[in-house]
Amino acid sequence: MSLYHEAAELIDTLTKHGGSIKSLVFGKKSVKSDLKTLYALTIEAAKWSEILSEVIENSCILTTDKKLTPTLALLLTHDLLLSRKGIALPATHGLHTAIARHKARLSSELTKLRIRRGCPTLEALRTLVNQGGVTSKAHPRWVRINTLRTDLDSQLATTLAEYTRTEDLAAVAKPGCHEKIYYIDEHVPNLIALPSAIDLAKSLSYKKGMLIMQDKASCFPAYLLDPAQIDGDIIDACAAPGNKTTHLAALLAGSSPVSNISKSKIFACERDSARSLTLKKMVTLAGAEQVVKIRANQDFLRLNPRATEFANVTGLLLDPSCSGSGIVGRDEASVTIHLPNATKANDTAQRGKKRKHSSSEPPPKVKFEPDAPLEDSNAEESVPELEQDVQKLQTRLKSLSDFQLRIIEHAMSFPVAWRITYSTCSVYDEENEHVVVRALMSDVAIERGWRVMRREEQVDGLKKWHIRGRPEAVEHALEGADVELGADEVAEACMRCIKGGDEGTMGFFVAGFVRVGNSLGESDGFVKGQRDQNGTNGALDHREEETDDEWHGFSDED
Ligand SMILES: C[S@@+](CC[C@H](N)C(=O)[O-])C[C@H]1O[C@@H](n2cnc3c(N)ncnc32)[C@H](O)[C@@H]1O
Repeated sequence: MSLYHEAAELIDTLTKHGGSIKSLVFGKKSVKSDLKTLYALTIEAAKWSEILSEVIENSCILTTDKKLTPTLALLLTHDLLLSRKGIALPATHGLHTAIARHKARLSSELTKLRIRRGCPTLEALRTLVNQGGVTSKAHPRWVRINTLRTDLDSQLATTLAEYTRTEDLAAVAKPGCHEKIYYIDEHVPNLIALPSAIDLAKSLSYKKGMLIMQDKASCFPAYLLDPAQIDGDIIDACAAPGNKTTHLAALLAGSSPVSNISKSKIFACERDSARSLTLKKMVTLAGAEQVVKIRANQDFLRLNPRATEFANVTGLLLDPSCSGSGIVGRDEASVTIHLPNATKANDTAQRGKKRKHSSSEPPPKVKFEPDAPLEDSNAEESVPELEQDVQKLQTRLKSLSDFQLRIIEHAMSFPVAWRITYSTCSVYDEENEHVVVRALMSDVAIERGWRVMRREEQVDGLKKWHIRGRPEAVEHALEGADVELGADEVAEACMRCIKGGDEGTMGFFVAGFVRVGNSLGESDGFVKGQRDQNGTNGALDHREEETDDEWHGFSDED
């Protein structure tokens, strides 16, 4: 398989499921290409993808040349126009000839685009690309309506009275959009999106805790736990600053006022003292203090699952510390990838032509210089550091994922718990599908009958969510394991959100676990291990003897 086919496979995985280019490249086992070259090509093509997609669409080569897929066209155009070394294939190779015969058209479209963007030289365009200044998409501002204090209709009639509803999420995600428009989310109830330039932080509703700024992806865990349905108390294990805690409280209250929900409690644990103060403030502002019992400075791993006060804990929300690689704006090698549309002759070129005749909008004053191929020095310079970087990253991910696994295992040991959600704002398989599989294979999961919450068992809005986990990542975690797990079913049960993708979310991962013998029904052998499913181990027996709140079984050194 050629370098371009291997890179195309990676890009197709990334556009479908998200993830990190670095971990996908270096985590791949059967790669023929040199890893550093494959990484450099993929990351550079991804960075240039918005520009190159426009160039490819405007040159219409995909409508005339059926040999090229959109992904191959992106990669080959990158090397043809931007790489000092050109196409890394013999001139007679089919892919080489397929792209090289369009060189004049592609170069001309790149020049036109560069001028449209006001860049006098390719170097100037390159600087713009490296600074991330070419994007045609902004991250929407997601606002959760806090139903403990207000409701959607009241907010639409007051705070958003001058706003118009749009059915098009892309309209609110346009950079620089100041239009007073809002979009009502189709997956999570009581969630709206506004253009990012609109800041409601000064509004009275925000100051009174009626509106909470919370990314759509970050609303998935509490919604997936479905607290009103699990009939019992809940633990939010890693709670500060409290977005998911207050969301849980709102969902628990449902449509009734908070004073009516006396039956269930939410224990919110936070290990860090400064963050515990933020949590307290947020819970009070959101009007959730009656239902949320804050455990400030509390390490969740030191809670005794057998303590009397947790005897009625049926659900746990786990949102532990992670690499944060999915957070928008964080410097991580997961760039948004744009693929050219094979059927669309982009209208940008047409708009560009019209602009020439428009008296109100003069063309940008640019100095014309002939296009020369750009040196892909950026990629090459970073290569010597890459291995070290990757090693450091892998050590960090190992330590984070071990900690995340311990959080899940501890949650699985609460005696009457039967539903758990696990989430991260990470793009890495190691913290996501791998942790889920390791948790499913753990002693405590097998002994107590935990399995994944399947897609069809999830709340309606999330059943509909189309970006699911990565089957390859599940298979990778299962290699050499002495259990049978349906990789596709586990992947289908997991959900991913793609950082900077069309859905306007941060990079995020969430999965649910349920326990056999609960209201969802009996076990069907998602895990068919060799181990005795009825046995208990010493650790669990020991835990049964403990009675006080403080449990000393694990400690968290991370
Ligand atoms: C990703 S943040 C949680 C965000 C929060 N769920 C929200 O939605 O606002 C992780 C939090 O867990 C806390 N944490 C980490 N390890 C913990 C532990 N062992 N016990 C309790 N809290 C922990 C961290 O201090 C941090 O505040």
